[in-house]
Amino acid sequence: MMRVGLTVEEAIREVLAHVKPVSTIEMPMKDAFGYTLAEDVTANAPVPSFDRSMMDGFAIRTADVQTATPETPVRLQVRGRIGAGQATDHVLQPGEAIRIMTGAPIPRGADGVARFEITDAQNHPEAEEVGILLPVREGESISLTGEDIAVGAKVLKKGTVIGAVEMALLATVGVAKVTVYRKPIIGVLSSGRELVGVEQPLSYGKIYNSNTYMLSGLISAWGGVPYLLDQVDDEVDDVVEAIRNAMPVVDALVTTGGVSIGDFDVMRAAYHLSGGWVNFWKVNMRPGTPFTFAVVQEKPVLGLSGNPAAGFVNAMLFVQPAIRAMAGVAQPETRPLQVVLAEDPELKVIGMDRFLRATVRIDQGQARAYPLPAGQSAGIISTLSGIQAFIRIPAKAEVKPGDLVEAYMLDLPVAGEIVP
Ligand SMILES: Nc1nc2c(c(=O)[nH]1)N[C@H]1C(S)=C(S)[C@@H](COP(=O)(O)OP(=O)(O)OC[C@H]3O[C@@H](n4cnc5c(N)ncnc54)[C@H](O)[C@@H]3O)O[C@H]1N2
Ligand code: MOO
Ligand SMILES: [Mg+2]
Repeated sequence: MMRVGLTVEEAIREVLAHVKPVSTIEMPMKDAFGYTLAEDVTANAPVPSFDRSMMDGFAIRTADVQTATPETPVRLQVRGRIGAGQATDHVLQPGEAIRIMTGAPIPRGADGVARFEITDAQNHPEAEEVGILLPVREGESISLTGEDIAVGAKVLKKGTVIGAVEMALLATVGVAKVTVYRKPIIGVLSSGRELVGVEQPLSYGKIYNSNTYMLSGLISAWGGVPYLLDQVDDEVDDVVEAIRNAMPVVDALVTTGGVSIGDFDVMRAAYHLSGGWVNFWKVNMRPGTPFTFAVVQEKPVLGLSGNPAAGFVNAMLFVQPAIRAMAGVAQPETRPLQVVLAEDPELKVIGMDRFLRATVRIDQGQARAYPLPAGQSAGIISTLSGIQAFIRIPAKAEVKPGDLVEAYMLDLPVAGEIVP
């Protein structure tokens, strides 16, 4: 049975209840940026795997240098020199030092490093003797084995998105191959007789199809692979044919347009005629009220409003967590920040949650949101560029400047590939 008129939270929950992670693949770690780990990663060895010097200087026995002062340096015999990647068999005896560089393993017998600045031999690489000018604490300038990562420690959890830092961590523990979820393939189908491809000239009454490209970017940024279908007229047979052809290829389908109550709003009928069922229609929000969620051939179909900004907000709230859940992300929900509403948006009361375009900046240590005074209409696309967030003005509560509101930040990364 199709439900009508869900809250935003109910709608998100319903969508997430009908998506599941896609299959997993093994791939070289170097190619895994933007994928999600399908297994925990543990360290097979400690990091660092040896005690190492943190400074350029001399490995010493700290007991030898406790009395050192600049006036009465302690003199030590230099028994060799090691840089990072080198090692020595020499076991340090009382009265001895080894010239050592940052990253090199601490020789046996040494328990501290006197950095060059407290010695008189910095610029004398061949010196056979060094004067230590100050005492050194035990363990000084030494990074101990396992200090960063203990052997057996869980380095990364299943469900973590692999970003730059995660790639560095995987490399640090010597992981060359990872098991990840493949990126879900998300079909994009824009409908409407008015739509014209960007290569074509416009005739009167027609507009360029922009939603397809907006969604292509959003899907890539959110960890999916967009599969761009040819736009279709809002003829139910054409839409059904396009959906039927797409479903075997995609993990989920996003459509735009045709979800309101106009004579040519055929999406709900098309979902049915494609062998699916409509789970819900309409969410208590604006823009994006007529958002529709269906299941066709056991795959999720998200029907976005045709108005570009309405479709954008629908995508941000529903497509984003759906893709992340399909991509295996442990916490797929989009989490807004709390920011201070800086100015009164002066809204009519309509009994719906509003999502407003806003700039967000830090003023006097507070993140403050300034709703755009114009260009909030669902059909306006130009004001989607250059904003930092959509802020949410709840239907129920009266919100005034100074109150905290939710801000859905739009820091979209740019990444990915497009299915040709
Ligand atoms: N009598 C009522 N009319 C409308 C209502 C209502 O409650 N009662 N709701 C309005 C709201 S709110 C929205 S949002 C829209 C939703 O429309 P649809 O999702 O059915 O979308 P379409 O009718 O196909 O198109 C709406 C609008 O968007 C333009 N559009 C469509 N696709 C694209 C595209 N790919 N690229 C760029 N622009 C696109 C289309 O030309 C229309 O101008 O319904 C209201 N009506
Ligand atoms: O809600 Mo419509 O979603 O205003 O644009
Ligand atoms: Mg319509």
